[in-house]
Amino acid sequence: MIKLLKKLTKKDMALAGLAFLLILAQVYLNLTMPDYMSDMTVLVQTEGSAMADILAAGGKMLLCAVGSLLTAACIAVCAAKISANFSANLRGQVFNRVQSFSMEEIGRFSTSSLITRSTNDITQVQMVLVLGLEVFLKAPVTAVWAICKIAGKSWQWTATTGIAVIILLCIVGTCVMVAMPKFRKLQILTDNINRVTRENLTGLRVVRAYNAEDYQETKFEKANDELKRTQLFANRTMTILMPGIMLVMNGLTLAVYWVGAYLINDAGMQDKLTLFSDMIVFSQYAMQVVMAFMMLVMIFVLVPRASVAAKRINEVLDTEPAIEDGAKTEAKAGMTGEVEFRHVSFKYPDAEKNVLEDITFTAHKGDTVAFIGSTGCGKSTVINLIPRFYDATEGEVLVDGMNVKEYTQEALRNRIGYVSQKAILFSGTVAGNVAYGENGGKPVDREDIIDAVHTAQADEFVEKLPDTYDGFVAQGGSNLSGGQKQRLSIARAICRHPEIMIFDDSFSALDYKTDRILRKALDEKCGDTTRLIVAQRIGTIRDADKIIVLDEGRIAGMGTHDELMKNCEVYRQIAFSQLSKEELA
Ligand SMILES: Nc1ncnc2c1ncn2[C@@H]1O[C@H](COP(=O)(O)OP(=O)(O)OP(=O)(O)O)[C@@H](O)[C@H]1O
Repeated sequence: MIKLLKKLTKKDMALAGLAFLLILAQVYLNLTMPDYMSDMTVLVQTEGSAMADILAAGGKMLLCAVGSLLTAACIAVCAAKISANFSANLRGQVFNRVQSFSMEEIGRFSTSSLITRSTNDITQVQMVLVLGLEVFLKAPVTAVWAICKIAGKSWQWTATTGIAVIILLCIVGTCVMVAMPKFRKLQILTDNINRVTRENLTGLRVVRAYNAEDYQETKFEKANDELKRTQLFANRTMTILMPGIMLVMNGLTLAVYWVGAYLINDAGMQDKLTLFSDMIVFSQYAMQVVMAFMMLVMIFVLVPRASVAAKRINEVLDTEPAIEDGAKTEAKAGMTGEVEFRHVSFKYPDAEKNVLEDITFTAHKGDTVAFIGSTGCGKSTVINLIPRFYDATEGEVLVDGMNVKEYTQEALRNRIGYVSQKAILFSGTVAGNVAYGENGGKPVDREDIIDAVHTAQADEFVEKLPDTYDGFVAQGGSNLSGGQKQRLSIARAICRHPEIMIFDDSFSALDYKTDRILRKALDEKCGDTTRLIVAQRIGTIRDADKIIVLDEGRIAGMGTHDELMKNCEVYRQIAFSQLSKEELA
């Protein structure tokens, strides 16, 4: 928590300083009120006192109360401003850090946990900050100031207040100790419910198609019930607090009057009035002391949960991305569009064995290199090493003659147009999606967008949309078909004018005719671009300059279609399973 608070900006620290001054003023005003009360008590009890004097004392007391109210409002404004700024900055930092994470860190934290950490956890810390700023500063000042004021009036009263404070601290300490582990668990369970809800919503169609509502409901109920039970336990423990505090406060008032009654009884006639007024003032001050501790207690209700939340936020902020940025932006002189794998092996984090073993190949400028093989043989993994979604465990991946690790990630990815296996679109317009991102070159214009959409064979449906290129795309492209989404994501890659294009099974949702026309258009428009294509269909890759056949993470064959038909059994099996002998002839 303290570590996070160090992230407060100078401006916020200055505001906190101002809030502290205002708190001093407020405490002064609060603690001055009992003095006027004492004056009034003495005046009322003294024969012959003037009404004007009583009214004057009452008026001053009223002014103090109004002043206290105004300073409290100003303090609340400062606290709200500081906490809102702080949480906005923190959210920004967490977002930026998550952006820099590689797939490894994202997998380690899990998406749902990262969402809870950047929203719910930050809100917990913000809540403590907004109250804590006031209370953490105000409570000790009030307590110390009030104790100084009452000290020396009567040791019996001081001892009574001291005992009340000790009882209060014992109650608070016990509650916090019992509830703390539950608060820790609460955050994990919030992650869990987030995950179940997310999974249910993203897989809603499958859930409905398989009549799995009951199964999902049971899963949700289990997560929900566990969260409820933990919350109930933690909150029940904390509910003991308030009655406990009220008991101590009221008990203290009674005790002060009780002790006062003995003191007044034993005093001489002359001292009785002074003692009586002291007793009233003392009970007010004692109340301020207990109130100060009570404010601290209220914070203690929030602190355990917030400190767990702060720890989780720090975990994200302290995690260094496994992928370190290189320094170079320029490739080797004269080289462009070349991709080379040198004896590359790869193991996923936490996996037991390598997914890729000794992969070596080169794709030259303008080449079409295709990867084929059974599902799970490592095709996507190979191409994910090029934009550095992961780093090779052994061997080297080179782009334009230089190890991908040497480039800045921005420079490396500027060279690449990547089309993922699952078409990802963002809410906005067609044009916005096609012109997505930056490529380090000149900004994309309307012509580029139209060109790319035409090449990707997406014009056929885009131009029929009511707003054509400004047509609306829903979140995740949910208002488009699978094939339309794929074509728009291909258009997005084309629009970048990259040196290297990577298609991760990106033609699978296209019909054979569109697939063929699209590849032809790519040949014409992007002839100079190196194309790496992962495909399941022989038809898609048959004309490739080089086909790499993968089998259980190893290269089982490499060559053109004809060469592989002659000398690669794995390829032949795939080919015969898809096409007839006549088609292959
Ligand atoms: N993030 C991951 N963590 C651990 N293992 C993974 C991860 N992603 C993939 N794998 C494993 O790596 C292997 C290769 O996966 P990959 O996605 O590269 O296969 P693929 O050939 O592209 O399959 P498909 O054709 O079905 O898309 C699989 O056995 C898979 O279980």
